[in-house]
Amino acid sequence: MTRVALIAHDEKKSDLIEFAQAHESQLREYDLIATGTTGKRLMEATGLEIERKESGPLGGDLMIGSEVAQNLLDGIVFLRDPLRAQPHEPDISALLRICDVHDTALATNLASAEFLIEGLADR
Ligand SMILES: O=C(CO)COP(=O)(O)O
Repeated sequence: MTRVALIAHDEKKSDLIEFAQAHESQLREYDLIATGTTGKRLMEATGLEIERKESGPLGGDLMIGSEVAQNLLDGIVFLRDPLRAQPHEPDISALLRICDVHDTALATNLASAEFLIEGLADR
């Protein structure tokens, strides 16, 4: 089963919700995980079932990074806020790094997220 992680910083959560709504029928076919608040907001706004990890600042990025390290994930959409510093920047960097280590598909903006979701559909 295709397994996908969805994450967004606060300023980007509405973008991710719109993205998930636009691709809801495709995403419904996948195992979905998310950081805590992102997962809560997505489930409120869509009919998707999502396994919620901790909130990002409390270790959620690291929990998702752990799945990447175990090669459990097929793709990650992580809409970061490029204009604000985050208190858990080291955790965010660790997640991005481990995606590169394991060659896991990672989209950090909407344009690349569209490619990622198309790519998953074609598999
Ligand atoms: O901070 C985050 C990713 O770095 C996201 O965490 P939340 O989904 O809990 O807001």
